[in-house]
Order: sequence, then C-alpha cells, then structure tokens
Amino acid sequence: MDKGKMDENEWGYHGEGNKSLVVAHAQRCVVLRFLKFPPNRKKTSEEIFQHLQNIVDFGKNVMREFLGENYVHCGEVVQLPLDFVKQLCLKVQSERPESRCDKDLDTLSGYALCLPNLARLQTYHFAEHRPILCVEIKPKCGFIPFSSDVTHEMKHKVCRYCMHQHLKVATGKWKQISKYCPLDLYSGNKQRMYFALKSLLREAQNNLKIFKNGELIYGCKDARSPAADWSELAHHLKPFFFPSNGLASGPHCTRAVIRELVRVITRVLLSGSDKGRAGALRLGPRSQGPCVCEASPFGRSLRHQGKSSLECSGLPKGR
Ligand SMILES: O=P(O)(O)O[C@@H]1[C@@H](OP(=O)(O)O)[C@H](OP(=O)(O)O)[C@H](O)[C@H](OP(=O)(O)O)[C@H]1OP(=O)(O)O
Ligand SMILES: Nc1ncnc2c1ncn2[C@@H]1O[C@H](COP(=O)(O)OP(=O)(O)OP(=O)(O)O)[C@@H](O)[C@H]1O
Repeated sequence: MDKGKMDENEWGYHGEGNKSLVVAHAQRCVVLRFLKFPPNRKKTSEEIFQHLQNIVDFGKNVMREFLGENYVHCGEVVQLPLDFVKQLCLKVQSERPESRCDKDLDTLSGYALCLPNLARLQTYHFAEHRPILCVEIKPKCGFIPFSSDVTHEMKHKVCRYCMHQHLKVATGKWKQISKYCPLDLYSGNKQRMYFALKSLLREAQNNLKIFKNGELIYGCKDARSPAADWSELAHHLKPFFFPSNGLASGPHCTRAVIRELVRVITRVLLSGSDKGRAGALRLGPRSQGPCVCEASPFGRSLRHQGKSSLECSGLPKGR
C-alpha cells in the first residue's frame, strides 16, 4: 500500500464493533481497522500505536499458537496521512448504524491496522470466476463455569449468552430473544449444531453476517434495521447450491437453500481436514462444566418433534 497516495474514494465502510471501525478497499483485498473512542477520550498517538501493536502481538504470540498460522491474520500497524483519515471519517459517517455513533473513529493519530479482507479472500485458484462467499460467526463463550468461585446457582446451568439475551431485549439492544446457544454450536453433535445455525439465521443480531464478493448480503446492523430476509439470501445463494435449477423460487426453494447452507456450514465446522492445531484442540480434554445449557430451546424442540434423544454424531459423548 502506497501510504503517500491514499484516496478516501477508493475505500468504503465495511463494518464495526464496539472498539473498531473497518473500511475496505474497493479493488484490492485489504481492509483498514481503526480504533474508536467515546468523544473527549484523549489518547496520545503513542498509546494508540501501542494498543494496535498489542493486537498484532496477541495474534502472533497467542492466537497463532492455538489456532495455527493458516488461520490467523495478524496484520500490521500502518501510519496514514491525517488528511486521508479525516476525509474517510466524513465519508463513512452516514453509513454507520446509529447505535454505534456513541464512539468516534480516531482521526488524530493516523494509525490503523492493515489486514487482508477476509470477506473477499481468494483461497482456491480454480474458483477465480466464482463469487466468493464469506460466513462470519461470532459464536460467543461456549462453556458453563464449574468453579466453586461462581456462587450464583443459575450461572452453573445457563450460559452467559443465553442470560445476556434477556438483558439485551430488555434494554432494547435487540428486539427478540434468539434461540441460538453457543453450547449447541460447539457440541459437535450435528442436530444441535443444525439447530444453533438455523437459530442464528433466524435472529442474526451481531452474531452472523454473510458476504458475497465482500458485500454484506445477510446480517443486522442494529435493532432499528429491518429483519434480514431469507428469500433475498436464498436468491443470492441459489446459484451455489442449485446451479441448474434456474427457475424454481418461492418459499419451498428458500427453505431448501437455507437447509443446504446450514448443512454446508455444519460440515465445514466438523471437517477434520485441517492438520493444524485447531484440529488437535478439538480432540483435547473434555471440558468439565455441563455441556448443555438449560436455557437452550433445543431439548424442547426435540420433544416437540416427538424425539426423546439425539442421533449419534460420531463424536465422543458429551462433546
Ligand atoms: O460482554 P459481552 O459478552 O456482551 O460481549 C461484548 C460484546 O457484546 P455482545 O454480547 O457480543 O453483543 C461486544 O460486541 P459488540 O461490539 O457490541 O458487537 C464487544 O465484543 C465487547 O468487547 P470489547 O469490550 O469491545 O472488547 C464484548 O465485551 P467483553 O466480553 O469483551 O467484555
Ligand atoms: N480482516 C477483516 N476482513 C474483513 N472484515 C473484517 C476484518 N476485520 C474485521 N472485519 C469486519 O469488521 C467488523 C468489526 O470488526 P471487529 O469485530 O474486529 O470490531 P471490534 O469493535 O474490534 O470488535 P468487538 O465488537 O468485539 O469490540 C467485523 O464484524 C467484520 O465484519
């Protein structure tokens, strides 16, 4: 990247969380990740540089150790012209969800993280002519603590995500409680994973986004955004799953596409093809806490369907 010739018109808003805002280059597969702060929070340029450098070092020294280097992109800290950052900040402001505007992008230090754009990452050469699909899942914490230091009885039965759902709906962060539970997604059991992914698709909140060629085609910016639409998603995905069935449409087709999508994601999450540490971790020692969250509606849904037990997943019991 030629930092001397930065043009804000070549960059567009990509997304943001609680701590950073990300812009993507229109042509090249790179993003810039800027830190954001509440107004009046004064940070020196040196502090900002150090904060970003810590993120890079954490990726290199901790995340890579756990997940293997093929799965962690640490990025690098770059220094950008202040004029470019200020113009960019003005340019993206109108695209930011209202609920995120309590913090401002740092336009004073000129530092940002430069990373590959994972929503457009080309991993297989043979697929060059095909659209690139990216599924982003923020799965959240997938265990229930067993430590006796946790004294509230409920915290030994219900996971943090499911408890927070009630808080989030009560405070208006989201409109509806999600049926997703991280323990179901991490269970390794196909039925539970299928239920978790379908629930994520029903109520994406900030836990699921789907991109096609770097463009967000499914997701939710905040409680004020319109509900994400399955038929629109199915329209985007149909050519992937049913390339020769050009004419079929309607609710039946939508359901078939969504089913296929959930199947593919489940298969990818369960695939043992990675030889890195991620695979090794999966076979690591069993966690000691409960492996089912009492708030997950999965059990109830099985009973509703008249089934009393899970089909065998082929994985060790309790995982
Ligand atoms: O506390 P949680 O579980 O609600 O997680 C926060 C996230 O909220 P979520 O529940 O995913 O909507 C929250 O997510 P959002 O930015 O709101 O999408 C942040 O990830 C926050 O981390 P940090 O304070 O920015 O480092 C997260 O806070 P920490 O868990 O890192 O303290
Ligand atoms: N390297 C990347 N490639 C493509 N998209 C990215 C990349 N990094 C971040 N994003 C997008 O930008 C969004 C915000 O980034 P991120 O989640 O890192 O923000 P954050 O504020 O640091 O997180 P948190 O919400 O946990 O505080 C992500 O949800 C993702 O869609």
